[in-house]
Amino acid sequence: MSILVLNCGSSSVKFALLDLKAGTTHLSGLAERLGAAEASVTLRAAGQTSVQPISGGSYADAFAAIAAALDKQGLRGGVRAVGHRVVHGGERFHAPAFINGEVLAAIRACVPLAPLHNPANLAGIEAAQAAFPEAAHVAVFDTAFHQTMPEVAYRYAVPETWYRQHGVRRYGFHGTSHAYVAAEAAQLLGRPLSGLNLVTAHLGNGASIAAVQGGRSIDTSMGLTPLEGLIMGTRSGDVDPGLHEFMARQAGLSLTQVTAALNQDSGLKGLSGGLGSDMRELEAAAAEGHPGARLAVAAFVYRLAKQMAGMAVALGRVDALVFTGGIGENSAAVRAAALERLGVLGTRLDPQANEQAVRGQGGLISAPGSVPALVVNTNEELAIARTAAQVLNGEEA
Ligand SMILES: Nc1ncnc2c1ncn2[C@@H]1O[C@H](COP(=O)(O)OP(=O)(O)O)[C@@H](O)[C@H]1O
Ligand SMILES: CC(=O)OP(=O)(O)O
Ligand SMILES: [Mg+2]
Repeated sequence: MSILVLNCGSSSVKFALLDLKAGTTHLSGLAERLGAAEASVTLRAAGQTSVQPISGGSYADAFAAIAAALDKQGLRGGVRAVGHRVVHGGERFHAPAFINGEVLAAIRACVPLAPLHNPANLAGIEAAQAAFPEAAHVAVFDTAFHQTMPEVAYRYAVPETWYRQHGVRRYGFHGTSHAYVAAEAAQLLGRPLSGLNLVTAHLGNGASIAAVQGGRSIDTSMGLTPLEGLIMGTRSGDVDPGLHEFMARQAGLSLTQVTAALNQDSGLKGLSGGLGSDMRELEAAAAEGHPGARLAVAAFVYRLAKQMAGMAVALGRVDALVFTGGIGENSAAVRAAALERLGVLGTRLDPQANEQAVRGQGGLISAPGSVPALVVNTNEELAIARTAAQVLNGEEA
């Protein structure tokens, strides 16, 4: 049985067709620059990569291109289920769900909470339902894993009616990844997940950390929206809530413009003076002495380490630190600089192991006898496929 996994972003669709029994990925790829004239789809199958333009450039056009690629390889008929990454499920979803009219309406109701992500997820679901009408469609929520947070962690100190009437609370995101790497870390450590207190750091374009106790999230750095917490590629992470009105008055900006700047022109991009949001490029520029790039990388690491240490308060005892995502898996320099600041948790870097832990080859990066730090390669597609399969088989996911 094959499961198609879709991760629909605001201008891209990441997809993968997995065979869970065989443990193989038949096809994976990325449709990007959707909505623009130069929209294209990159397909990877059997070790080959090809890039094709997408005429039209809408979600429906992207799905037509994906379906055509599956047809070409005789794979379309085998698609039993489609697992959709849905970023915001609010308080309603503690678990994945079969997508029906009512679930779609509930996802739509969460649009104000994730205005960048949920509309794209909905557009993707509708286009995928049209392209794969025979398949079961399952929504897997970023927020679901964090629904186990205690009230002290998820409530904001704001008027109670904001929470009761408008759902203003911390939800957390990247739950599929945090849950997956926590389980993988337990395997690597050779200890049962049920007895472990982990701090997991998912560092991609969006970035968040979680405190995972016995496989359950008890705190995380993202909040009502995926803007809170760490410094990210283009997102500010934590700022003073007084900033919005201040900048609105100072620069004559609307609230929408302030929020857009915090989402799209801040983070690494903002701190580097607009140089860019890509950690790899910033590390290269920092090595050449670019002051903005140096500041961006240093501030990213500082905020990361400070918030990871804060998770020790949630956990009481930290058994291991876990790094994942594009930056966590690939930047030995970010990991080293973060761990240097995290001696307070009893961890010490093994510099050689850290240099060796590159993508596809994670593992322990801490010195023997210290609190373990690990690199674990996340695989959100595999985790979503497994979850969709469990839902399909009527198992508790
Ligand atoms: N070798 C590397 N060194 C440093 N950063 C890297 C490296 N490879 C990828 N990255 C960074 O990973 C980030 C993207 O992470 P990824 O998890 O792929 O993103 P997304 O959240 O879009 O899935 C970018 O900042 C990129 O620069
Ligand atoms: C929720 C979130 O931040 O997702 P991403 O990292 O894919 O932007
Ligand atoms: Mg990501």
